[in-house]
Amino acid sequence: MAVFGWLLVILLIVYYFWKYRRPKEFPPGPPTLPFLGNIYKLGSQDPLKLFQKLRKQYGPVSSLYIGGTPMVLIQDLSIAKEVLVMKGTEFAGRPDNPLLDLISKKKGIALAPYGQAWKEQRRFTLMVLRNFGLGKKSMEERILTEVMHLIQAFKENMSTPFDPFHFMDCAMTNIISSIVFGKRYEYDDDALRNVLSYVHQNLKLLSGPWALVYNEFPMLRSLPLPHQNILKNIQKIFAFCTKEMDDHKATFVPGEHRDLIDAYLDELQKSLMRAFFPFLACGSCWTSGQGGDKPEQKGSSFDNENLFTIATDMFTGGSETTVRTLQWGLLYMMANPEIQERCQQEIDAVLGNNACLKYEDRERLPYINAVIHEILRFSSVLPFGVGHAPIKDTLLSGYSVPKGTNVLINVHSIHHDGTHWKSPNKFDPSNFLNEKGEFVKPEAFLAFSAGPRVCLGENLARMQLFLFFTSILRNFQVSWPDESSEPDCTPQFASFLVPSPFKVFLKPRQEK
Ligand code: HEM
Repeated sequence: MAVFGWLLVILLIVYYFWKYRRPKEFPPGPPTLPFLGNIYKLGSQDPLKLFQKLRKQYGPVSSLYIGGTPMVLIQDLSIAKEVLVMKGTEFAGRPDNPLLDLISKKKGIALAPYGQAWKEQRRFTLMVLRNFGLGKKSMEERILTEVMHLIQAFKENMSTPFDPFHFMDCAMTNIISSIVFGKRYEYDDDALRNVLSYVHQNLKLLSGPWALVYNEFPMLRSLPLPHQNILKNIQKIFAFCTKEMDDHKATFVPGEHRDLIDAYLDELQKSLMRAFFPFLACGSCWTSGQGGDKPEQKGSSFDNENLFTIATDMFTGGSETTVRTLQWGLLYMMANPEIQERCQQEIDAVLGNNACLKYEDRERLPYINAVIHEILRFSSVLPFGVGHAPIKDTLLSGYSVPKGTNVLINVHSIHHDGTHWKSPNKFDPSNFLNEKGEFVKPEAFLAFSAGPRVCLGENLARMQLFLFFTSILRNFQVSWPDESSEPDCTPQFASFLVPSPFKVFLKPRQEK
C-alpha cells in the first residue's frame, strides 16, 4: 500500500513537471517550483526590482510562472512596438484572469477578448467621447467647471497643510461621472466617499497575494479568506452604479442624450428594432460610418451587461489613472521648485492675469506640456500597462508564444531606459523639449500604450491633466510643508504606482 502511495506521489510530480514545463522555444526565465511557479520571487520583492534583475539575467524577453500560469515579460522598446503595433492585432487579446473575468464577465472594453463585440463597444464609446456635445456642455466646459470646484475646495482648506488627494480624487471621478452618469457629486458626498474607498481598497487587494490565491487555487475560492473582501467591495461598487443606471432608465427620453448611458440606451433600442425589423436598417447607423452596413448589424453586441461593464470600467479605471498622475505632479513640483517656478513664469507670460485657460493654449505653453508628459513618464502610474495575449500561437523575437499567454510590457523600464531619454532617472522636462524649447514626444513614450488597444481615454486624460495642472499652478504656490524632511517620491505598488500619502502647503499666487 505504502509503495502504491509513493508511486502516486511520484506520478503527480512527473505530471506536474510535464504539464507546467516551459513550452518549446518559450522565452527563458528562472526555475519554477511545483504549484507555486515563481510566486516565491514575486512575493519577496518589489516587482520593478525583480523585473530589472530578470532583464539583466535573461534579456529583453523573459518569462515567469505565476503559479501554473506562464507570463511573458517585454522590457525593450522595439519588441514592445512589435507587440503593440506591428503585430498589434495578433496580440490584441486579453489573458484569462479568473478574478477579473468574474468581475467583468469578459464584457465591456478594457478586459473584453479581441473580437467583433469589443470592436463595436470600443468604436461606439469613442464616438460618444468624440461627439461630446452631449447635453449642452462641451467636454472642455465640463472640465473647467470641475477645475473651479477644485480650486475653491483648495482655497477653503489652505490655511494649514492638508492632503489634497481626496479633493482631486472626487474632481477626477466627477469628470467621468458627468460623462457616464451626467452628474457630479459634492466633495463631501458620503456615497461618493464610500465608493471611492472601496475602489482604492480593491486596487490594493488586486495586486496582493489573495488575488493570486483566488486565481491559482480554485478549491480555495469559496473559503472565508481575505479575497472575499474584493468580492464584497465589488458588490458595493456595483450597487452604486446600478442605482445611477436605474435612475437613468426611469428618466430616459429617446433621442435626448444627457450622457453616455443615454446614448447607449438609444443604441440598444435601435439594435433591438433592427433585430426584429431588419428592413428598418437606417442610413445614419454609426456602425458602418456610411449607414446600413448589414453584416455589422447582425448579432449586435449592445446589451445591458456591456453597458454596465463599460460604465463601471470607466468609473473605476478612468479616474484612478488621472488622479494618481496629478498627485505625482504636485509631489514633483514640491521636490523641484525651480521647475514649478518656470511653469508659472510661462503661464504668466502667455496667459497674463485675465485670459481664461483653454485646452488649445497647450500649443503656446510648451514647457507646461513637457512637464505634464514628464510626470506621465517619470511616474508611469500603470507600470506594466494592461496584459495583452496573442489570439493565436505566435512568434515574437524568435520565441514562440502560445495563444492566450499573458504578455506584459514593462513600460516603466522603457520609460527609464538610457538609450531613449536624455535624463532617464531624473525628473527633467527637457526629455520632451528640443534645442529650440519646442515640445517633442519621443517614440519611447508609451504611457497610453499604442496600437489597436491604445488607451481609449487618452485625449480626455490629456485635456484633464492640462486644464487641472495648469490651473493649480496658476492659482497656487505649492510647497512641501515639513522643513525637517524632503518630499518622498518612492512609489508604492497597488495595481498602479502611487506615492505615499502627503500634505501640501498652498499659498495663493499673484501673477506678475
Ligand atoms: C493618465 C491617464 C491614463 C493613462 C496613463 C492610461 C493608460 C492606459 C493604458 C496603458 C491602457 C492599456 C492599453 C493596452 O492594453 O495596451 C489603457 C486602456 C484603457 N483606458 Fe486608459 N489611461 C488613462 C486614462 C483613461 C481615461 C480617463 C479613460 C476613460 C475614458 C480610460 C479608458 C481606458 C479604456 C476603456 C482602456 C481599454 C482599451 C481597450 O482595451 O481597448 N483611460 N489606458
